[in-house]
Amino acid sequence: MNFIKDSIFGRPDEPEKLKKKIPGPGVPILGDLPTATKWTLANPGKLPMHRTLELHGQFGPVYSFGVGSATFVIVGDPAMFRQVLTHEDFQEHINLPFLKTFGARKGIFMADYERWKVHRRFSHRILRDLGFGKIQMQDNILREATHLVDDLRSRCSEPVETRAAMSCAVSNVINQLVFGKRFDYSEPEFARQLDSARMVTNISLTLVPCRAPPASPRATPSSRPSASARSPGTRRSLDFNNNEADQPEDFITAFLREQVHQDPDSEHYFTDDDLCDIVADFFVAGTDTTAVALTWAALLLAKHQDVQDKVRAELFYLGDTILEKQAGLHYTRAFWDEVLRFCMLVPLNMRHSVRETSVGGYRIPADTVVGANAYAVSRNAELFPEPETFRPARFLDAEGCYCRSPGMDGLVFGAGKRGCMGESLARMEMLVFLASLVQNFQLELPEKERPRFSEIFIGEDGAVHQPKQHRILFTELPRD
Ligand code: HEM
Repeated sequence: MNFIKDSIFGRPDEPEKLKKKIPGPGVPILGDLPTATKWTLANPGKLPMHRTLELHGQFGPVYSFGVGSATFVIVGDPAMFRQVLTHEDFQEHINLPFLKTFGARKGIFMADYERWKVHRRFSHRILRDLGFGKIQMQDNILREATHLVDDLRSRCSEPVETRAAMSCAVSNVINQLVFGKRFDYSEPEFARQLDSARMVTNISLTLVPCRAPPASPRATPSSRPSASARSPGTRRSLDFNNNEADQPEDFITAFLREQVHQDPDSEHYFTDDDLCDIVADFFVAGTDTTAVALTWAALLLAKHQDVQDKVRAELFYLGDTILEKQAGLHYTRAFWDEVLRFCMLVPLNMRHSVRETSVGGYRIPADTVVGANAYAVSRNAELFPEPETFRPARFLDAEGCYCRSPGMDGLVFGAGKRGCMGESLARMEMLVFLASLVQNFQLELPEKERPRFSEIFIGEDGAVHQPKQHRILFTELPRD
């Protein structure tokens, strides 16, 4: 057994090192707070993720620090990074006592193991039935891309805040899946929903539409117990005798169907709170991430006009056939890999040790938060020479064909059982929305923004690394 474990995860840990304390910054009792504050004051404009590189340089690939009663271990070596993502001992996301106090243990991302298992399996099945990640999803995305282009076209005369436009488009793809409808970009309720999605931490308390799920378009009076019989609110009755139950039209309806099949007298994982938290997870995990990826992409295209020309040359004449042709889009695929590596949307992937274990030869007690440092891997010069240079061609071979780098494994979407559930959808959206931008517009940085480029680019701290607020000029391309 040990032989198999060692051959997968490397040499057994050296017993002497296992006894050693993990090195790291900070002082007794106050932990890392004073050292982190000092660093922040000395490095204005830099982000905590930049500090992690300095700390790896100082303490090695594994370092540790305390904040309050919690201990954090950060792992920045590529092999150890993948070990944390894929090993059974780390198959929970961050699990801190204050999160439990706020009840943030339902849904998928933060759920306890048993609940997570049920929710992930159920959600996976329903999303697949709804066309998630499949070519049929393309229609939804293409339709939304048309709305995005119309919106940008109506504002061509002035620079546009890209992030807001991307959020509307991406969020509507999730709205279609979850609620079975899209919102007009100018609807006040939609603006409120987008604001809520940004308030990641108290998302399940504020995401209004999921506290009052909209009625299904096929809602009819029912002869059997209905969702409305057990849960108050604005919900109308749903007919659960319907033979089309195998083909849900949206996630909420599918969940409510499952809910009425549960025994009301025994504990189950299909409560209204579970529904709210799963839906919140889809919005938080699926909206900001993809919208920010597109915002970075637009910014980099505006900055690197030569790259924009090459992407446009590949995508311009493809029209709506983009997803069918994607295997042959060598430069575009290389471009996306480089955008995602360069910008590192989720710089630290926070996991949690479910039992005592070890990483890099150090003992990790049970219940330790372990951060798989994707940012450090993305800046590893052995995997990605000159890592601070934005160069899509690093993912092309001598013939100009796309070649995936093993360094990208798990880097952007995580890996293992807890890997991202939305990767295929996100990749589709990124490709289709990008194509709609370069097929219709020339993207440029307005004069006013040019001197700010490095400031915009350093970006802002948060669960998702995003560029500082900026505007881009979208000039409509002539149609021949
Ligand atoms: C560019 C876009 C996206 C990025 C960069 C991204 C990244 C990630 C990462 C790094 C994780 C943690 C994985 C791990 O721990 O190994 C994650 C988890 C997750 N993502 Fe995404 N994601 C994106 C889009 C989406 C979309 C569109 C959805 C759709 C609904 C989604 C749903 C989820 C869910 C539900 C989880 C939790 C999985 C679990 O705990 O089992 N993500 N994502």
